[in-house]
Amino acid sequence: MIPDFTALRAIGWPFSAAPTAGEWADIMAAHPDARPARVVEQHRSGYVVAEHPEQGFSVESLPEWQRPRLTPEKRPAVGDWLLIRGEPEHKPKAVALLPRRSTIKRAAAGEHYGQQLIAANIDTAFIVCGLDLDFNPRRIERYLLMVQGGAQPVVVLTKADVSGGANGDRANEARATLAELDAQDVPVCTVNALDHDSVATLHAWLGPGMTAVLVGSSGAGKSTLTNTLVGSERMKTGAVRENDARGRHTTTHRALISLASGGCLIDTPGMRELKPTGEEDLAESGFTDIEALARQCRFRNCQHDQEPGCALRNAIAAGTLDARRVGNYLKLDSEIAGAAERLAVRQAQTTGEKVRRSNTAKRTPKKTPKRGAPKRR
Ligand SMILES: Nc1nc2c(ncn2[C@@H]2O[C@H](COP(=O)(O)OP(=O)(O)OP(=O)(O)O)[C@@H](O)[C@H]2O)c(=O)[nH]1
Ligand SMILES: [Zn+2]
Repeated sequence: MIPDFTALRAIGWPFSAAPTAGEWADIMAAHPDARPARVVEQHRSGYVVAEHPEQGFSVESLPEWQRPRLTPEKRPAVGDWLLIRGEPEHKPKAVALLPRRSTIKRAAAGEHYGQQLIAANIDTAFIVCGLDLDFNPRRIERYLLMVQGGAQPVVVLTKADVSGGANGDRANEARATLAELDAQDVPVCTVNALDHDSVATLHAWLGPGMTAVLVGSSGAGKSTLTNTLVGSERMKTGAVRENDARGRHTTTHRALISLASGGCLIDTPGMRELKPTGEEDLAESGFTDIEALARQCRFRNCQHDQEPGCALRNAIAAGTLDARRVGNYLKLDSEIAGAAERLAVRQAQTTGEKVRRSNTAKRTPKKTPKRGAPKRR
């Protein structure tokens, strides 16, 4: 069966045909009778994949994905590309997982440290924030940190219509607050999420073969944006959902939504609460300037608190650095450090466990001869 690359492209296939070189090409060549399909749902029992928009069928997982000890990152997630063999009607078999081009991860909730891969192969992460009273640059900084891992962040400020238009006072104020992002080439778009023409600026990141996610707090306008981009009432927004006992969306929907512009959106529930995993790098998330400045503090281990010669506090005093931004930087830094510590403990435990397991395996086959009574001399 020859893959239909035009159909695949509508669900985010990143090439115009089959790749001719690279890892994906090699893996595809190793499985000439298999074809690509994208994971659109992940369940305890297995995966639902698609080969074109509006489709979804179950596949048989590779046995290794079902091992309980497998770290979550090694298991497919929504957005992953699999190679499958067999007809959709007859539950095809997955034969390979294609390497990820990008990931969005978070720390899993719960007592023990764990990571959760919430989406793979995302080209763009739209960080959505309303220009109403809910506008919060600190939250944008946090989301920027969380979408590291290969996706291009784009800040989308909604409700420009309520705040006096894209050039209204609040919009200008917001842009000034986010000036650092501009300096670091993070695009900032101001839109009315209810208006088709207004959201058309986002099409630049939603062309054929492109995949985007929307992140942002509740009420920011993610569903509204999705509806306007789709051009239909695909997802029920705010008012309607309140009557829904099961929360979130009133209709079950696949995580992947194809758009007329040729690209697609991925929406998974996990996207709504992002906690650092400990692997994030603040220098790569809108704090590059602060990180550079912090290296100029007199003490290498400066806590930027009471120490003399603190470059950050000096800059705040001189009015060249926003104290609230620095506060958020320090808060996120300590959150990452906390998570990193837990991650290190976990890694040490797993390594220890592996060593113990392999030692046990080495010992068991050789039947150790019973020791006789100690020789008496
Ligand atoms: N006037 C105006 N209203 C907007 C805009 N964007 C969102 N809204 C309204 O804000 C409310 C919340 O928007 P939603 O799209 O439901 O927000 P959400 O981000 O999907 O929220 P959750 O699903 O809870 O995460 C709705 O009543 C929208 O109509 C906008 O650009 N302009
Ligand atoms: Zn300092």
